[in-house]
Amino acid sequence: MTTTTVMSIAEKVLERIYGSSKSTLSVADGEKAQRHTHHHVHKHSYDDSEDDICYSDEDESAMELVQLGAERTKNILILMSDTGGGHRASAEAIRDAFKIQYGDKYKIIVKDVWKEYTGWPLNDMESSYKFMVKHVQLWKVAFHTTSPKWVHSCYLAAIAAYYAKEVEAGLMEYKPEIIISVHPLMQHIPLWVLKWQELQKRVLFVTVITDLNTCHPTWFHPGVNRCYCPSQEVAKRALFDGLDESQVRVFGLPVRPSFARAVLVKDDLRKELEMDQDLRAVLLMGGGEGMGPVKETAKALEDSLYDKENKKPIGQMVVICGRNKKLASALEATEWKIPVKVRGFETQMEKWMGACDCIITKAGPGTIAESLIRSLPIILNDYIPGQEKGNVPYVVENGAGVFTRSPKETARIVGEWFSTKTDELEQTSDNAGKLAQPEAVFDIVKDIDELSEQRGPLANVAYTLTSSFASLV
Ligand SMILES: CCCCCCCC/C=C\CCCCCCCC(=O)OC[C@H](CO[C@@H]1O[C@H](CO)[C@H](O)[C@H](O)[C@H]1O)OC(=O)CCCCCCC/C=C\CCCCCCCC
Ligand SMILES: O=c1ccn([C@@H]2O[C@H](COP(=O)(O)OP(=O)(O)O)[C@@H](O)[C@H]2O)c(=O)[nH]1
Repeated sequence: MTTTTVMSIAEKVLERIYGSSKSTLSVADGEKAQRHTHHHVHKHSYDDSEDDICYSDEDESAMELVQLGAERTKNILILMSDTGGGHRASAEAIRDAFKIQYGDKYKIIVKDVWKEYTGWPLNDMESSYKFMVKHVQLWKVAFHTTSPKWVHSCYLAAIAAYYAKEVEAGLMEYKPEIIISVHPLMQHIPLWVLKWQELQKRVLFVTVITDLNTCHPTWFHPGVNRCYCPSQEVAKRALFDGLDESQVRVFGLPVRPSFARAVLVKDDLRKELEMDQDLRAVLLMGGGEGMGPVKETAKALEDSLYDKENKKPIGQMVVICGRNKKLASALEATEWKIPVKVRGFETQMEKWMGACDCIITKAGPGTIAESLIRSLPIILNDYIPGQEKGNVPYVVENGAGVFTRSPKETARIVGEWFSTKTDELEQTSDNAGKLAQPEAVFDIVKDIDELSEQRGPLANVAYTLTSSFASLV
């Protein structure tokens, strides 16, 4: 891809937005489209410092607005997509932590702006993603071939050419003073829109990465105010990909406060969830979509947790199928020799995890982080190539669990943990607990609040100053 080609894509984007081809562009790569257009109805001059802003006449009236509205609730827009369950879980975690920490100071909106405002393929990423991860080689190729910056920049610039205006309208509806992206494909287009609207210095834009290790490079956008990395490994990648140390913070993966702050007693939970009070329990799941070898593993566990000699169970099983309804009905229709609970999409995961003694799951980062908070030994039985591959060594090398793709082997390990190897179960549980970062989500929201405070009340008038934005509403 040559600079000229990227330029023509970027020009097309500007044409879509401003309906003019007179824009003069200086483009080093797809990320760096500089806007030097005649479209400056409300022009403000800034120097390089974020805090030092030089005001024009128009800004004086804005300053009055600032004084009037200094205590106004600030809008936070969290951009997410239901590609898997992890992005929504992290978005909700951040929303809940803001509520707990700051009450009504912020109004938080969690949205898939792509879905609501754009067209194919952006409005249907869920099914495209589901299709690709089902045909796992396809995902692997898509993940790796789109990793180089020039490749994904071109794709995203091409998409922006069609949808930037729609994304702009989406952002405008919510007039955010702060935008938080918890999805790898939601940095570029909104940041371009902010840049063209000269709102980049007024609207705070942060990324919260929800992958623990081998994440896709689209997560790392140098134009963000902060990039919250869940681990040192991800932070290293961010720095390597051009982010500055001042942009990067490492607090951990944001997990819903109901996990972090709740005091849960196993016996009480088992009573509430109508589980057996005495038998050890294994939780079996496959992310928000119920992916991986769940059915085969459930059958194998039935055998390994049943003592044939004494004709009694040595353990019980909870299977959470997420949004996989087919899986749930197949398992519900099965007769089991051991106590089994089959559930669909559960909203109180912390309770089910709190009631169990170990977990079997694909290597989803959200499920892993939550399990660590509940000190659950983890058996990883699958991973999505690319972004989830690195989660396996993260768990295994830290002694928080094991990896095996074989349902029989999985069932054998659980059988031993529940009978002859209870010490190993306890040790693995201790190791898991040591990796837990329950406060991560609170550290993230505190940092965002501090950043927002540093900007002062001027950020409150971001959308009263920009005529082109305002004309969209
Ligand atoms: C031989 C050449 C072939 C070239 C093929 C390229 C085709 C491009 C098609 C698709 C793009 C694929 C994008 C890959 C990068 C995505 C970055 C990434 O890591 O995304 C992850 C998320 C899912 O989140 C993860 O979920 C996990 C659990 O399931 C886990 O929770 C993890 O923590 C999460 O990170 O993936 C997506 O959201 C993918 C959405 C797929 C969109 C498909 C769109 C339809 C096709 C065409 C549009 C192409 C535009 C995409 C722009 C690509 C830029 C990289
Ligand atoms: O019935 C369910 C199944 C899953 N989850 C949550 O969905 C997220 C799954 O995220 P993960 O990153 O593990 O995998 P993904 O679904 O994104 O593949 C975790 O927070 C789970 O607790 C949930 O709330 N209810």
